[in-house]
Amino acid sequence: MVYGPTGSGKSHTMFGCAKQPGIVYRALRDILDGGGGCSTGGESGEEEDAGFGVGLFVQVAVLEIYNEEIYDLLVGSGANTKGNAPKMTNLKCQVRNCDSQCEVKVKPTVTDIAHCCCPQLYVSSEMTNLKCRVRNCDSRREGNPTVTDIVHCYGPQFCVSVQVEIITRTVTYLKTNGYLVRLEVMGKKAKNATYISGNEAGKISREVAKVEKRRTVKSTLCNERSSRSHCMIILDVPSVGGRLMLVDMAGSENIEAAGQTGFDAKMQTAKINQGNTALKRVVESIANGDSHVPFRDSKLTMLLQDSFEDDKSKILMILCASPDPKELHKTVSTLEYGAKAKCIIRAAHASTPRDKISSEESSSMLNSRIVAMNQFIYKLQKENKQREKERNEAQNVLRLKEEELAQVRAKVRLLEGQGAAAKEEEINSKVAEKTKMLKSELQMMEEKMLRQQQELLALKRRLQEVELEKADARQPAQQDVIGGRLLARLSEMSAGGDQCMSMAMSMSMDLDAGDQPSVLDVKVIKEDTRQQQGQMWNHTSTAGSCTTVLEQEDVVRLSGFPEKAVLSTVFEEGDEESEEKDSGAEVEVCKEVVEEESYKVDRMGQPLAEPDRTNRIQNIFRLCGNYRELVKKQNAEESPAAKQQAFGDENKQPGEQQLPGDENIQQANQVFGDENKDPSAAWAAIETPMCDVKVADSPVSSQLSPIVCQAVDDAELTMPEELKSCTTDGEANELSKEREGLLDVYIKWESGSLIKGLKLLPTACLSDLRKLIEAHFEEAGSKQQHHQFTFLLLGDPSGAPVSREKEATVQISRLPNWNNQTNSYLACLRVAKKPATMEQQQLHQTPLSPLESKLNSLALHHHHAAAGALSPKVAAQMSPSYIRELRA
Ligand SMILES: Nc1ncnc2c1ncn2[C@@H]1O[C@H](COP(=O)(O)OP(=O)(O)OP(=O)(O)O)[C@@H](O)[C@H]1O
Repeated sequence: MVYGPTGSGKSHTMFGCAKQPGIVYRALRDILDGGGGCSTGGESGEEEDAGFGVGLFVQVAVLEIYNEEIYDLLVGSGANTKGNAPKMTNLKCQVRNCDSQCEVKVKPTVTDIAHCCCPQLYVSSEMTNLKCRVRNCDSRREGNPTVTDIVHCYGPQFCVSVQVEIITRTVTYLKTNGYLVRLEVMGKKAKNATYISGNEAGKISREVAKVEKRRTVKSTLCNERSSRSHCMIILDVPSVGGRLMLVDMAGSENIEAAGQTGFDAKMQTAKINQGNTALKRVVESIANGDSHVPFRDSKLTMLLQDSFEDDKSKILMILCASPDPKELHKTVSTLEYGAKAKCIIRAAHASTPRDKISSEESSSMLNSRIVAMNQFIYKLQKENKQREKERNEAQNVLRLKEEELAQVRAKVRLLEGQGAAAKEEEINSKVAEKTKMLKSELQMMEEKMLRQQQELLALKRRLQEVELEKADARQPAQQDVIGGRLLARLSEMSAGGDQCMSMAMSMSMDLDAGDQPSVLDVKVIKEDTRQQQGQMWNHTSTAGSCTTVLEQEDVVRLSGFPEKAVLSTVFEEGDEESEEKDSGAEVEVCKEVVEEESYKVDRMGQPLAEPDRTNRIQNIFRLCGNYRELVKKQNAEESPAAKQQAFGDENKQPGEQQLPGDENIQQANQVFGDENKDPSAAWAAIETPMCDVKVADSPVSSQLSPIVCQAVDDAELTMPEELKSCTTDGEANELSKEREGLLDVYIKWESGSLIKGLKLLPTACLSDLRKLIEAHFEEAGSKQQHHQFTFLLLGDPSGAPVSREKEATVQISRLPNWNNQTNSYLACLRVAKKPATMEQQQLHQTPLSPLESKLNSLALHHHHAAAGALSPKVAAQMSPSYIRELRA
């Protein structure tokens, strides 16, 4: 038998080709003529038969096991067969798959064929375009199919025409060309199998070649002409009682690999594999010495049972393998199967009685078996040793690999450990460095906070001292103004928490500790107003630098701050110069940031721009301004003469206010004698050191200067003689009545100089007040055109200027109180524009004309003008005498 996967060459080995006859024909030749020649038989002519001699008489049967059914290929082949063929007996109905077998003895009728074959395939003349079902080819038959067409498309085993003609043709064909007959297995042989007999090898070979072509084949992906059945050629030599069974097995195949689709194809593959598997189990069972050998699992093994069981028989298994490397696994499987088959040791022929076997035969038989088994055992031991050796070598290699792997792992762990340690050290060093840096920053912050707290405590103590001093001075009004603001400032700082305090203090500390960390003392520099009239604000208090305008420096220590807190004022000359270049721009004031500008007027009447202060200096003013006010207040109290001289009469000529002795006071008189002069020069001139603290001048503090307040109070108490002379007793009474319920409004420049004190109705607004002030300016001098001003709403938190449009909507009651007096208000004016021409500047130099010299002549005219300019509500309630008094 030949065994192997599909396409490995089993059929080729068995039957060969024209040039290379297969085992079948070689066996026939060897048996019949002793090996004199070789031919495939079928295609050869008589010339080829010449090589075949005439020898033993043989009987040849050709069987096909297809779908686990045994068919006799000789029946209907046209060969000169003998035996029971051709018989339709046992023709199983293939249509209904029933067991009723047509009792067609010798000549089957059409009915028999129709019954046993496929009536539904009777397609009459409509067989046009029928696809070949036998060879699964695309060849189609058109028109009325012939029997050949039917056989071609449906195979000879099927009758496919329902028409009588076709059936007749089919029957005729079957009778002529033969038809397949299914055989049953009886015992260990096929029952009623036909055979061809003879002693001529060539003739028999040709018959076998014809029959071989009747095998069921099919084109698959693995083999173009794949056998779908097992083929058995049985040669019986009756003369010697021998038998040669040549088996061409169908190749085991994979359904998907073979591309088998459809139920029939899959069934074919399943049946093929079933026969191969059954044969394999039989071989294994025999090799294993099993008590039961499954011969009956397939028709193939049933027919081969004698060959396996008869100890006189010999089995030669030819393993076919494909040279294709892709089929290597199949080749290995085939070889394993062959190795298993080699282990088969057949027992003594059962049919031979043991008692009939002579002892010598038995002994030789046993010896041969022992030798065979010894050889087999030796071979197994040899293979076992070889495998054990290979296993030991593999184990050694494995052990070496494991050792290498362990070493590599150890190295990896070592590297990982070193890397981790190095990384940890690096992280620790970084953490330590960062911690150290943070600690140093924390320490600096704590020191800074401590300094700020000490500064705050010192300010509070200083405030208490100031309050006590003011209480002693019995001036509650001024005390309220100054102390209240300072107290409010400090309370605000305290209430604002650490954050606000820190912000406020940091503004000063930025200058002190930040910009001048090494300076511990306070340097107070008084401005030289005598020599630098035009730079009165250009006084500078710095620790590290001094400007040329410095006249003297007093270095004192701030009370309560033995080592800290330098409060300094820095005015930059460059800023001042640049500000002076900015002509004509209306200056806006933002009180929140204490951003203010003050216009100074020099002796030539030239308005000078206030230096633009940086924010931090302004913030210092916020902190220090009240100290400045305290100093001024104290100076005013200590120098009543100077105060009186300074504010005695604003309309007097500067030369009339001079007092001998004190140069500062003289300078102040010069300044306050002219209301257009900046009084801050006077503040600086008359101030005296307050305790051990002297703070630089501040325009903010000057706005609320207590000295100015006092001066106004004093001025209010004394009515000018000129006014008294202008009023009669009746008018005086009328005035006294009207003055009751009126509000006192004190008018002053933003720079600090007092202008006038007026009385207005509570319903009066800033526009009314403007008219009166403008009337006053007109009376003071028609050439004072530069007195364009805007009201500063100091009572408002913003302190912003009030536009002309809104003046009519702002009542004077919104103005801040004057010295905390309920019916007294302060109107602060800001110069709106500078004189544009030199002519106007010269006009400013002209001293003011005394009011009293023009009151009589202009009273009536101004009354009408002022009354007409006043708001109707105010004008209606004011008598002419009152208006005259206001003008005065
Ligand atoms: N030794 C060989 N020399 C030349 N051609 C060969 C040889 N063996 C096989 N063939 C060719 O290989 C093809 C398949 O061979 P074959 O049909 O005998 O395989 P198989 O094992 O019988 O397959 P299956 O089991 O499907 O029938 C055929 O065309 C055949 O001619």
